[in-house]
Amino acid sequence: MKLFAEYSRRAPNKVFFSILLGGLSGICYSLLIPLVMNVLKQGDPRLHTIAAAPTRLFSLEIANAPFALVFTLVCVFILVTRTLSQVVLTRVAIDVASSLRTRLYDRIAQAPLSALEKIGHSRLIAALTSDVPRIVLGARMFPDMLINLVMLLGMLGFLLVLNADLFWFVLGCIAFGVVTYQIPMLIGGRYFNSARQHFDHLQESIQGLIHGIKELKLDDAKREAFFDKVLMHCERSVQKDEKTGYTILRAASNYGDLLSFFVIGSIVFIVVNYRTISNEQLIGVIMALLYIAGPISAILGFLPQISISRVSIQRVAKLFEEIPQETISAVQEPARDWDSVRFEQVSYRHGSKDDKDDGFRVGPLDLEFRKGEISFIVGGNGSGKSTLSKLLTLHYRAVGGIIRFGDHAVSDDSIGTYRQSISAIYSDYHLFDQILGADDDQLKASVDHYLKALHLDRKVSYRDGRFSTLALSDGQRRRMALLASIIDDKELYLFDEWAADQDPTFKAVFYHEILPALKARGKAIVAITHDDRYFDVADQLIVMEEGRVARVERRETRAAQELPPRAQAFVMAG
Ligand SMILES: Nc1ncnc2c1ncn2[C@@H]1O[C@H](COP(=O)(O)OP(=O)(O)OP(=O)(O)O)[C@@H](O)[C@H]1O
Repeated sequence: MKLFAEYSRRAPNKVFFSILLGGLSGICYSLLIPLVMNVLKQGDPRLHTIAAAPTRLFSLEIANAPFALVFTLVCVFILVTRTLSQVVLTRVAIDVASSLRTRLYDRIAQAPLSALEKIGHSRLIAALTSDVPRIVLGARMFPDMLINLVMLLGMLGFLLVLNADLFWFVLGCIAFGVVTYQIPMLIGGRYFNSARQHFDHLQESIQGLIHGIKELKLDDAKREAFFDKVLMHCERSVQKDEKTGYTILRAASNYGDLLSFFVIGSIVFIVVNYRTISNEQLIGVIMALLYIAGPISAILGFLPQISISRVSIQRVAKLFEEIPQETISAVQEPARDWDSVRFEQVSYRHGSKDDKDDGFRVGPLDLEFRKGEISFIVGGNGSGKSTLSKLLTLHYRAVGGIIRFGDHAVSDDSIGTYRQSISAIYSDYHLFDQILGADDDQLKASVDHYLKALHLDRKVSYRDGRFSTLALSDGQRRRMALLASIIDDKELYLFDEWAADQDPTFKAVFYHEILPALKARGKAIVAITHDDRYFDVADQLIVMEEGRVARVERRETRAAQELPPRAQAFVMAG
């Protein structure tokens, strides 16, 4: 129903049109049997006349031509209205699916990074690829549901005209059927809910299989343990719950299918003993009930899908609730010039915004990152370097203290603006196959220049606004990320262990040419590194230990003129 409301909100005219056509189609459907019954009425003198004088159309003899014409027109009308109703609502369903996905994209794009890290990729992907199609599948059934409901009502009306006693009896049976049908539906729905929860874990395991295939291939015992205890465990849980859920729903659905026959049986064998019913009425009622069997079974057949859709709707709604929107103002302050980023008593806690929580705490930190300087952040694993880098790049919001860009404290009104002045290559960076957000005429020339400078020009070219390939070695991919970052030409650069997988030659290029070149261009450069051979390149060395700054070593800022000649290749403006 929620989704139907969404449909109505999005395209009220189309939904109304679809309902109208569906309703008309249902009315016509329910008229077909009375129409045929009327033609075949026993003792109708017209039958003799018709039999005596059939109308000829080409070489075909047609009995009761006016009725045949009406019958044909009604059939054509049903065909047209039903198709139109389905097509219109299916199109709206596709639009709603797209808008639902788009809302999720927006939510993801606007969510704080910490919330996304907590939710995990698997749930987000499962919602987008599995829940949204299920929701739409359920919603697409609305026109057919409507048509069948109207048919059911029409036929019940026909029954009322034929025999009021039988009408009430049939109505009671249908009410009983619908109520008893709900019990297995509820139980089945629980199993689908459980299967859907297991599906999130399955999705995680599938990612483990795909990303961990190299490790698994090297060790049979590990692979078997992973398959048995993780992947197949999830697979079996999904399978078990889905099988039970479908078994219950199919049984319920078949019970629904046979409901009409139970009613027919009860009328023919039992009710006739208590009520006076003419033969003609009995045949009419049986025909109507046989005809009703279709809509009833169709409606009951739709219910399992609608139940599955409901589970998916709940999952997506829960996800929407869990993805908070960043508390940043829609209208951001204009950018102001800054010459350094200062941390004043900045602290952050993983796990929760709540200070009582036991998550890993970073800070309080007092630091300064100046333009035209290279800062290295060093420290042991888990000392909080990456957390500090995400505070600096304004992805994590500090729970205490102030971050200033120049004299201006970062706030909800300015965080978006300052983010625009940052370029970062994190250790889990993503490489896009194109330079996004930069399509000036000079772009191709710049990309070609840096491809050459980064020794990538033999592997990759930039054509039609895309890189020719991303099938590169780890080190080459990082160089591609660096290329995109340099082209971005931002004011603050953050590199999280960028040089870790570069060969010794290119490590030297990075520390002795690229970083000094960026420095010469007046950028504030911050690099997380373990390469102690190159610590002398830094103007300040920040040593982290257990979430705190153990010490800061400053050295005299090196002048840009000391740049080695080859570094000039990286001084070219982006
Ligand atoms: N998303 C997260 N949720 C909860 N805790 C986290 C999260 N990210 C990091 N942590 C915790 O914060 C601590 C510091 O992690 P961080 O990644 O900042 O360290 P690091 O110094 O960059 O380590 P490494 O050198 O191994 O990359 C770790 O103990 C880790 O368990």
